[in-house]
Amino acid sequence: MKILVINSGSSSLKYQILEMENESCLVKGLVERIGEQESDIEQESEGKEYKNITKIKDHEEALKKVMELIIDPEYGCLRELSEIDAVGHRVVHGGEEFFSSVLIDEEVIKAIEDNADLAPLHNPPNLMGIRAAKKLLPNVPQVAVFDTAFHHSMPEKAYMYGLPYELYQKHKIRRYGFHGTSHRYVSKKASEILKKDMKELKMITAHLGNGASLAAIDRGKVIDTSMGFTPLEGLIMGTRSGDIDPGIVLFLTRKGYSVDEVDDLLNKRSGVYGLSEMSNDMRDIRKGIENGDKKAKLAYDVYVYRLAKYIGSYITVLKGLDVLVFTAGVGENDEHVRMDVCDYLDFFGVKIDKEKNTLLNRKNGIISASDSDVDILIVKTDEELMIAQDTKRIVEESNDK
Ligand SMILES: Nc1ncnc2c1ncn2[C@@H]1O[C@H](COP(=O)(O)OP(=O)(O)O)[C@@H](O)[C@H]1O
Ligand SMILES: CC(=O)OP(=O)(O)O
Ligand SMILES: [Mg+2]
Repeated sequence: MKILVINSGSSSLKYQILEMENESCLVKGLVERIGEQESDIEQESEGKEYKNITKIKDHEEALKKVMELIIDPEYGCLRELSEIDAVGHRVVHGGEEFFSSVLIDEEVIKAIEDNADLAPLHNPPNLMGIRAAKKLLPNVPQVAVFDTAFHHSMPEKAYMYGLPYELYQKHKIRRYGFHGTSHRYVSKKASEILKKDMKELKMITAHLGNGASLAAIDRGKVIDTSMGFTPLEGLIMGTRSGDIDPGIVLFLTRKGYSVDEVDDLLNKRSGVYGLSEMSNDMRDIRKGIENGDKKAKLAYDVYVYRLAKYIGSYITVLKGLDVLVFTAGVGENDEHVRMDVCDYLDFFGVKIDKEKNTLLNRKNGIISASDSDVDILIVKTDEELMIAQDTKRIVEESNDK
């Protein structure tokens, strides 16, 4: 079975085709800056690389271009589009409706539309991707895989905010959590690497990409996560502030900032980028620190401190910890972040092996010291594979009915 996986962001479309016989990736690509004068297209398939800059007006045009590239005789991986058996879509916000991945029909599309209010940056482009794919591959089954679904097991006491109850009833204001597909994938993979049953483990997974979140997973079920009603809460991220005093928002609006300005400030101009006044990218921050840049050092210190503080609080709610997993861009590649976070956690018996931490950088593996009470792992996330696995399962189940 060949599955096309689509992850459409506000101005980008990432895609992969996976051959599910051996779960190999046949093609992988990215269209960026959709809607601007010049859009970038990149595709890689078995060593053949395609790169181009051209104007792509919307997601439908982007997907059309992708379909052409997939069957391109020189750069593609398929002879005909009819070889695609199913399409899996990343959908960021599933609201309270979706506990797991589903086959997309009109009702599901309507529910995703209804949740667009809750994730205005993410759900509309996800819908555009779904609509474009339905139009271009009308007879192919499509599956939605939600970022929020894995967090559905959270208890009320973790997902309710200290706000008037009627806001939950009226506007569904509560913690939802995101990156669930990644937390689900790496927690499963970690238990496989450890050869331990997930049902016996208290685990914290740290997805540290450009967006970043933690999940506290008690015997396979999420009991808390750091992103909330939106993907803005929690950790310090590349450009997002994470937790702040909500009073700051009030203060700024009273000072004359518009709602859109505050939105832009907190989502795009804060976090590591805002503090360092330099970059959202940890590689640049590292260079800055090495060159003696004080703001780069400050951004790094605030990032690591917040992360350590959250892990400490999750050890409390889990009432212990067996496994700590680092994943995504920073988690997989930045040995300093892993070292410095674990340094704060010594009291809890979290002891990293410095050499393994360096040696296993960018690889899957166990990096804790032999006398550590907690297994510390690097696990490379693969949201696309998880989406493809769900899609395969759901399409096969629906065929059996
Ligand atoms: N070699 C590296 N060392 C340190 N940080 C890295 C490295 N490579 C990537 N990163 C970090 O990972 C981030 C991207 O993470 P990723 O998980 O790909 O993000 P997203 O999926 O949210 O776009 C970059 O912004 C950068 O901070
Ligand atoms: C939900 C979310 O924050 O996703 P990303 O990290 O891809 O922006
Ligand atoms: Mg990501």
